[in-house]
Amino acid sequence: MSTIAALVVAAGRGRRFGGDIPKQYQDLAGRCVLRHSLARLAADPTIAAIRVVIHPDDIDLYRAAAKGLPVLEPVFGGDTRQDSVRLGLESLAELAPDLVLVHDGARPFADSGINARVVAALEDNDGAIPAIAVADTLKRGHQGMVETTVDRGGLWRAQTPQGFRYAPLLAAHKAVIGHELTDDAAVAEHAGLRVALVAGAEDNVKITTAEDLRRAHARFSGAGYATVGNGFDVHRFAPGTGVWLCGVLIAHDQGLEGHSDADVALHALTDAVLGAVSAGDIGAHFPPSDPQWRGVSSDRFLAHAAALVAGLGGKVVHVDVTLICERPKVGPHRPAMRARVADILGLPMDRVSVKATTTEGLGFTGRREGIAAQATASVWLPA
Ligand SMILES: Nc1ccn([C@@H]2O[C@H](COP(=O)(O)OP(=O)(O)OP(=O)(O)O)[C@@H](O)[C@H]2O)c(=O)n1
Ligand SMILES: C[C@](O)(CO)[C@H](O)COP(=O)(O)O
Repeated sequence: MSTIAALVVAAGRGRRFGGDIPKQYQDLAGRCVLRHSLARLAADPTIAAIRVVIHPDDIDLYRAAAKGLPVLEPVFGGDTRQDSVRLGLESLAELAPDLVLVHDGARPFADSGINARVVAALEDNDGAIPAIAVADTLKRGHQGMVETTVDRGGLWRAQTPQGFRYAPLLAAHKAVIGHELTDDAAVAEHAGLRVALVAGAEDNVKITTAEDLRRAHARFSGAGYATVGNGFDVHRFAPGTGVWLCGVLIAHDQGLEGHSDADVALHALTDAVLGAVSAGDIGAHFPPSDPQWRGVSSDRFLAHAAALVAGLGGKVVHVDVTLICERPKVGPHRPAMRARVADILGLPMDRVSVKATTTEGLGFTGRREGIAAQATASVWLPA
């Protein structure tokens, strides 16, 4: 399976926008434009790494924008977008991803559907870009007067993220240093690479002017909507003296087997939160094959899922988890378990439900071979 890295360019000065803060750090419904862009990429489980190209003057603004999100250390850009992309691509050489999605940090509304369409088109092409067919009649003007009408047939408005096979795009960029190319498809064309067009989205706008930001704010003025996700997990018993459940260590005559701390309840809750925002599952974000997650506390997984929701401008409003096991008894530990989950999610405790049941001796739980957990998460998202 191809490794995919996202390269987000956010080193511009926003001259057409004006103002004292570059447009990618302007507030948009309580989070800056760049945070919206990064949070959407972070919620896409197919993206293995995210790197942002920033201006050195913006490092503090960037740290605030990226706080809590799973992104690599940033790199500094150049005088043009083209320079910034090339510098960003060069910084990914050690990671050497198979594919790279180059995305404008000033495009806060690209969704994982666009990413998926771009990546799918890379099966048979060197590059792929989201685009919208031109529907208006186009004019060439001069000094406020129409000079001529431009045939709009076959014309498209290019968007980002633009996807490419990493190595050919890096080589193409190195070959056009000094040119003034405004997107990466133009760079790829210079190298004779095949670039496919895939469906973009009208709302995948680039914040260029102050008016663009005003219109973007309007998207959040409407009511949001509720979503529900569900999760399920099982861990088998293993030799030990206790089990982690909902972030609480419960003394028991056995432990649970797992790559992390095997907290089956937090795993089910993590999947429920990820499911509520269609962000894949816990395995996609924390591959059990990755040694960095060996033995870690599973509260990190649930906190990561909650951070993705927050980055989308949403919030987890209620969770409910049911533990399915004969032993240990959950009841005595329920208050501590609810409090711990509430703490991880930043919720009042009355928004956290922890239940338990047996299977009357039936099945693997009845035979005390392991513990199962199922969970639901209710999430509010802005329209
Ligand atoms: N030297 C540059 C110029 C642009 N960009 C990024 O490329 C994206 C698209 O560029 P654009 O909308 O033109 O941003 P600015 O260059 O900041 O805008 P302007 O041309 O109005 O100054 C933005 O996310 C911008 O931050 C960049 O990383 N490095
Ligand atoms: C990359 C891009 O967003 C595709 O439409 C566009 O070319 C960026 O142009 P800008 O002048 O750097 O905003």
